[in-house]
Parts: sequence; structure tokens; C-alpha cells
Amino acid sequence: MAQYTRVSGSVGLITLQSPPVNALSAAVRQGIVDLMQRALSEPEVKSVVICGQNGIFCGGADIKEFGGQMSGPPLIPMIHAIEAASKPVVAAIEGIALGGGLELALGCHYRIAHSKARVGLPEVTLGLLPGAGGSQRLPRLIGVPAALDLITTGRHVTAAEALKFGLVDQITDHNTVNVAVKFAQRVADQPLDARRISTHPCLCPSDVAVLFEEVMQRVRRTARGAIAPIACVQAVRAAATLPYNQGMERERELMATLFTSGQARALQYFFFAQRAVGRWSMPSGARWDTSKPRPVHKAAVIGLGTMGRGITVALAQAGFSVVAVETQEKQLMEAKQAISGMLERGAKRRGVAPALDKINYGRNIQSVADVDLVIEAVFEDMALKKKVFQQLSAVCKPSTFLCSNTSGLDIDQLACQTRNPELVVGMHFFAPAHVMKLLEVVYGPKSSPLAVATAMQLGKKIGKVSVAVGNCRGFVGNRMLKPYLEQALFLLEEGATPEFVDQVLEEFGFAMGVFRMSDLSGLDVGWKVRLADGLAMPDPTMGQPTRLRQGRRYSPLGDLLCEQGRFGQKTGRGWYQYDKPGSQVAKPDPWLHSFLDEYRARHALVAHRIDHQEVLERCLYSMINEGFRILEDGIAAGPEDIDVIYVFGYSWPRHRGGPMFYAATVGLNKVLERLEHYYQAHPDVPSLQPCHLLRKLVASGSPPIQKWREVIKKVRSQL
Ligand SMILES: CC(C)(COP(=O)(O)OP(=O)(O)OC[C@H]1O[C@@H](n2cnc3c(N)ncnc32)[C@H](O)[C@@H]1OP(=O)(O)O)[C@@H](O)C(=O)NCCC(=O)NCCSC(=O)CC(=O)CCCCCCCCCCCCC(=O)O
Ligand SMILES: NC(=O)C1=CN([C@@H]2O[C@H](COP(=O)(O)OP(=O)(O)OC[C@H]3O[C@@H](n4cnc5c(N)ncnc54)[C@H](O)[C@@H]3O)[C@@H](O)[C@H]2O)C=CC1
Repeated sequence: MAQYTRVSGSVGLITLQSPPVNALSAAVRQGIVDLMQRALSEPEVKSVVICGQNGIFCGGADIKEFGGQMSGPPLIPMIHAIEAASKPVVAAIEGIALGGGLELALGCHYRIAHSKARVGLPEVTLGLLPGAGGSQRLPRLIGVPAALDLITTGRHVTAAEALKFGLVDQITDHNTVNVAVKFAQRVADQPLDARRISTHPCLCPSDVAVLFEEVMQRVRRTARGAIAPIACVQAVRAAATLPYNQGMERERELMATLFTSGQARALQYFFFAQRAVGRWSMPSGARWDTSKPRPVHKAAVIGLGTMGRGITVALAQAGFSVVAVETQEKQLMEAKQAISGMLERGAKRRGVAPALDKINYGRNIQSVADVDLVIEAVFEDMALKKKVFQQLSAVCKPSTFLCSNTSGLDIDQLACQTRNPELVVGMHFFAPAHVMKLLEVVYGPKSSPLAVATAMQLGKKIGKVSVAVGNCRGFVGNRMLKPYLEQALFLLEEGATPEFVDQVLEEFGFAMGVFRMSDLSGLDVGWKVRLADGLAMPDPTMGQPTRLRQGRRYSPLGDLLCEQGRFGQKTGRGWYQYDKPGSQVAKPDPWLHSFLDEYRARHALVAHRIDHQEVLERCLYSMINEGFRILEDGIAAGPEDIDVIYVFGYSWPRHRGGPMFYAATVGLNKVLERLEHYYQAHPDVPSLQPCHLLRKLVASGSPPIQKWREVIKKVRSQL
């Protein structure tokens, strides 16, 4: 909807009204069309101001409408009509002008923005391009290089930056609508021809062809298979090389391709999934909207290794006072230096002062007595963690929340060491903890809704996307990683090379294939866990490793590499070789290939030809199958939780929506059929056995992903 008022006698004020972000729904578009006609037909009205209610100009097209039949007046002619109007139209931009919202403002003759407003064309993040003239008007207004930057990244810019670009005409600290109304009165009689952006020539640098070539190469390199960034470059190239009308036609063609692509659907699903995870629930029925968090002012981090350092930086940067405890003197010194460096670099990037004074370092756990929340990040060793939780419980205030950054140990066992087990949760960060967006908040059987709500809120305050998950080995992310890694190893045993497996996964869109990823995180990490589990022991009777452990197929390949001191990048050797320890450039290693040949010969394994399809299906479908088990067990409340975890924590390509959305795209019956096929071929691999929920969903006609929760509920109620 939109509302019309006449202000100061001669200005028609059109206010967009569609909470929460004044998106351009069919009703809003209809309102704008009708009210523009009214303003133009009233002789007393000399100029028009368009603004949005509640201090928000416009969040763009209504993304919910994209999934269905579009109705109402189309955006492009609406914006053209505004630009062609005979009376000046001024956009009064408060809050945000994003996507179609900014395109609407670009159709206006003038733009006045509040100093705190942000503007941008984020369509690329939804798998689209600015398809309501934005790709053609923006380069004409601010030049090709700046337009390419904004349109291909989708980044939001501040009002100050927008003014520098010439994207807005004026910024104000006062009431933007009042300023815009006064402005509209001043320009009421001024000629409009020069204010119609579509009539401007496109501002191109002399080496524009080279620029497009460079940008296209960069975009292709970073897009990981996403098509929208490429279409965005093509659309801006059309603005630079074609007359406006032909450019608009090209924009329409490109938009039509994107609009109906699976990628746009995946990215739009993911937009809502990110917001859905904030509405968490626990099997007990506790929920985000009925569980109040307690404020946290002062926090502590125990253990300043890789993770503790990043967590300390994340907390300090968000303004929390932090007590940082490390028992080893040498580690403490190194950590202080590393944390100060991270804070200084971060502050420089953001143009603020480094939050060095927010942190108090110490070697004694007694120094955390008065904090509101502790995050433990000591070695992944249950006995050590239990001891630390006993100490914390004795030292801290009774109300202190005690959290563990464990990658997958039982939160309940830690809670049992404390006086107040209801205040214990997992806060599982991802490395590097001050950079990675994901936080798994893990509730055990004794965790209270208060503790979950507090950890979720803390995550939000430090800029994380937090997902509440249940307690099980590996939680959601690492539990699903296990069958994925396992399949990758089996594929090596059966004839594949690490290079081939990685190439297939990287072509799919992962930032790194599974073996390059293992080399980066360190092969020793998983080895220690397998040793602790009694899995990575050489067979005592044979004197050499066997391929069956604890009743199921097991690949000791990773253990054998670790026994040779090949821990990955840190030792300069792993699944690949590196020039020196710490180097990041992975090169194929002839030693590894001979090692694999010898291994296969020793175990009488005949290498067979493995193709792309087999690598993808075995790695991804086994992981997806585990995802369904996680849903069935109630460890994740819905598929969105899993998808958000995989995109933000494991570099799953966002334009494929996440593993569960991908399964829905491929077709659940196909996933089931292929799992059945592989399970038949490998009956000693239980992770390939299709789980009950997957079968149930297929039997229920493979409902759309938005309906899975209903089937999950039924399956769980029958357990
Ligand atoms: C706006 C934000 C920055 C606010 O952030 P924050 O305050 O943190 O709140 P949130 O929790 O994010 O959001 C609150 C609430 O609002 C919902 N919401 C937000 N934005 C939208 C929106 N645009 N639409 C719908 N709903 C929205 C959000 O989901 C939350 O609700 P909840 O999910 O219930 O919790 C932030 O929200 C944000 O960044 N929003 C997105 C902004 C954005 O990306 N805008 C761009 C939208 S795309 C666009 O504008 C494109 C166009 O306009 C072009 C359209 C052209 C159409 C032409 C079609 C041609 C098709 C050709 C096909 C031809 C086929 C053929 O030829 O046959
Ligand atoms: N490294 C990674 O990528 C990730 C690790 N994790 C988890 O985070 C935790 C920490 O892992 P990392 O930082 O990699 O380990 P790390 O080995 O780099 O650091 C652990 C630190 O804890 C210190 N420490 C040990 N006992 C202590 C005590 N009683 N009091 C104070 N400090 C103590 C050690 O001296 C060391 O500096 C583990 O539980 C791990 O599973 C979670 C996510 C990712």
C-alpha cells in the first residue's frame, strides 16, 4: 500500500506502507502508480516526494512474490513513468534503499538521503540482477567502474559513500522527509531533462574493454559456478555499449534467464533460511519467542590456541570485556601478540580504534570469578575439559553460563561436572573464529532455554549466524562431514586420486575439495579423535592396518599418512606436497600416488574408473543421508538449519542452497535410488543405507522442502 498527503500546499507526498521493509509488493506498486497519477493531475501540486513509513525507504521487490504468479503493475513501466513525469520527483531515503527500492529512487529526478541510510543493489545475492533498469541507470549516473563494483558484489554503501559516487544529491542529519519537501519546493520549476538518468550517456573510462575483461575474469574466478555475477557484468556491459532501450532489452533477457534459474530459487530459499534459523526451538517446546536471554557484559575465554584467540577477538571487537586465560606462559605471550595483531588489522580495515583495552590476560582460572559467560577452548580432550568445567563451576558466580567450543564432544558430560548444568551449552565456532560467520549453539538434555537464548543472542551481537542444534557426536556440521570424508577415502582406495576428487567437488562449487581442506585443517586433528575412539589402531594380529573396524568398512589411509608425519600444510606434506611447511600452494605428490598404488596392491584392491557422477553422488548423498538422520533424530529442527550450517561453516556453494535444498532440487526419489544402488554395492558402509525419513518423504510424494517439517513431526511422533 501507499499513502498520499499534500504537504506545504504544493508537494504531493507518497509514503510506501508495507512493513517491515516497505517491499514493493503488488499492492505497493499499485499504490505508487495510482498516487503518481493523482499527484500529476492535481494542478496545485508542483512536485512530488516519495518516502517510506517508519524510517525505511524500501527493501526492494517483495522476494516472497518471486516464487508465485506475479501480479499487479510491473516495476519497469512504473519507474519509467516516474522518470518521465512532468513534475520533479524527489526520493527521501531513510534507513535503506535496496534493490528495486534503489531502482525506484534512480527513476526519481533527485535523491536526498539521511546520513545513516544505506543503499545498494543486492540482487546478485538473490541470483538476479538489478532488472528494473538498475543495471542501465546506475552506470550512467556513477560511471562504469563504480557501478560494476556495486552490482557484482551487491554490497550496501553508506550515504556518505553514495554522495561521493554522485548516487545521491544531498545527505542530511535532520528529518529527511522535511528536507526533501523543502528541496522539492525549491526545484519545482526547474527543467527536468537533464535529471532523467536514462537519457544520460554512459560514463566509460577510455580502457573500458580492458576493464570489462578484467572484471569478468575476476568474477568468473570467484563465482564458484554462480551465474548471476556474470550476468551482472554482461548487463553493465550492455549499458556501456548500447543505447538505453537496447540495454534495457538486454537487461530483460538476462533477467529472464536468471529469474527462472534454479540458482535464483536456491539463493532466495537461502535468504529466508538465514532468517528462519533465528526462530529456534528445542524438542522440549522452548522457543526463541518465549525464552528471554540474560545480558552478558563480561566474558572469559579459556585456552588461547587457534580458536581461543579468534573467539577473544570476536568478543572484544563487539565491545565485550574479555578475560583471556592460557596456562602455558609461552602460548600466552604468543597469543597476546597474535590477538593484538588481529585486532589492529581489523580496526584498520574498519577505520576504528583497536579494542586492545577490552582484554585482560591471565594464567590463572581464578581471574574469571566475576564474568557472566565463559567459553572454554582447551584441547579436544574430554578428561581435560571435564577438569576445566569442574574448576569453572567452583570459581565462577552461580549464574555464569559455561560454554564449550568443543567440535563434537558430549555437552552433557561437561554439564554433569558443574553445579548448574542448565547453564551449560556448546558454542561451536569455526576457524578462523573472528572471521567465519557460523556458530552452532548446542543444547544438551539439561541446557535451559535461558542458556540457549543467551548464547544465541551473544552470537548475534558478535556478528555470527547462530544455529541452535541438539547434542550428539559432531553436532550437525561435523556429524555430516564424517560420511563425506569417509566416502572420499573409499574412492581413493577404489582408484581415484585426491586431485580428481577435489576437482569434482570444486567444480560443484566448494571453495576447497575435501583433501585440500584436510591438508589445511591438519590431518592430525581427525587422527587424534580416531585414536581416542580406538579406531586408528593398527591391527595387532596382522601387524598392518585392516579395512574393517568395529564391524564396518574403515579406511586407514589418513592414519597411515599421519604415521609418516604428513599432517598437511603445516608439515609441508599431506594429500598434496607443499614447497615448505605452512605454504598454501598444493601440488600433486608422486609419492602419494605410488603410496596409493602400493596400498591397493597390498589389500588386493583393483582400481576401477571412477567418474564425476560417482564422486559427487557418493560424497554428497552420503552426507545428505546423514542430514536426514539428523532431522529424524531431532538434532536439527528443520532443513534450513542444516543448509545454513553448511553454507556458512563448510563453504557449500550458496547458489545451490545447502545440502538439503540440493537434495530437494535433485529429487528425493533420485537421491534414494542412488543411495540404494551404492549401499547394495557397499553393504559394509552403513552411511549409504537410506534412512527412514528419506524413505518416508519419498513415500509421501517428495513434498517441497517447506513442508518437510510436517513429515518430520509425524516420523518423530512414531518413534
Ligand atoms: C532490508 C534488510 C537490510 C533488513 O535487515 P534486518 O533489519 O536485519 O531485518 P531482516 O530480519 O533481514 O528482515 C526483516 C523481515 O523482512 C523480510 N524482508 C526483508 N526484505 C524483504 C524483501 N525484499 N522482500 C520480502 N521480505 C523481506 C525478511 O524476510 C524478514 O522477515 P522474516 O523472514 O519473516 O523474518 C534485509 O532484510 C535485506 O537485506 N533484505 C533484502 C533486500 C534485498 O535483497 N532487496 C532486493 C530484492 S530483489 C529486487 O529488488 C529486484 C527487483 O526489484 C527487480 C525486480 C524486477 C522484476 C522484474 C521481473 C522480471 C522477471 C522476468 C521473468 C520473465 C520470465 C519470462 O520472460 O517469461
Ligand atoms: N582448530 C579448529 O579448527 C577448531 C577447533 N575447535 C575446538 O576448539 C578447541 C580448541 O582447539 P584449538 O584452538 O584448535 O586448540 P589449540 O591446541 O590450538 O589450543 C588449545 C589451547 O588451550 C590451552 N590449554 C590447555 N589446557 C588449558 C587449561 N587448563 N587452561 C587454559 N588453557 C589451556 C593450550 O595451552 C592451548 O594453547 C577444541 O575443543 C577443538 O576441538 C572447534 C572448531 C574448530
